[in-house]
Amino acid sequence: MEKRYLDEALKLDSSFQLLAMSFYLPCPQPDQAIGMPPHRDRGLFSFIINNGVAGLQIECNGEWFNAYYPHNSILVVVADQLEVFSNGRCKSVKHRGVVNDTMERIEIVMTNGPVGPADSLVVKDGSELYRSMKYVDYIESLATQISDKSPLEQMMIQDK
Ligand SMILES: O=C(O)CCC(=O)C(=O)O
Ligand SMILES: [Fe+2]
Repeated sequence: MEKRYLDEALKLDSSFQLLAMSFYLPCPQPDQAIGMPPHRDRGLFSFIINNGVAGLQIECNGEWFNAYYPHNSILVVVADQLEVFSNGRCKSVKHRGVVNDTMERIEIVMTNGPVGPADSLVVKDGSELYRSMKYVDYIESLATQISDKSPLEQMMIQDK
């Protein structure tokens, strides 16, 4: 892929961006409470910072692992639209947020979209594994979701 292909293909200077902040109160029995339930983020990448209190967990092969990243660093998480753009090469990461027994947790996520598979990868692979979709339609499909499939699964082209 050409240098700056991603910027240009995704029009990153004018694409949709979402900033979300979560605030978790301390919980004396953290194993009994859910902070943020398991999910995959909807954008391309998620850039995550926190207030120095860990609590992000990542799923790998059915097991949950703590994601330790130093305070004042930014954790970059692969989200749904990067899986689509990379035509399945990068997998959207399932993760969740847990609460802390003594300290408040603040966590800020910035995410962006939208997209379909990169043309050059579709040519290389011979087929696209995901439909292209406007981000607004993707977000609307979340709101009106009636099937058991996740929005990402709904973008997958099954017969390929
Ligand atoms: O609390 C966390 O660290 C996870 C939050 C999260 O995954 C999100 O806001 O999308
Ligand atoms: Fe998330």
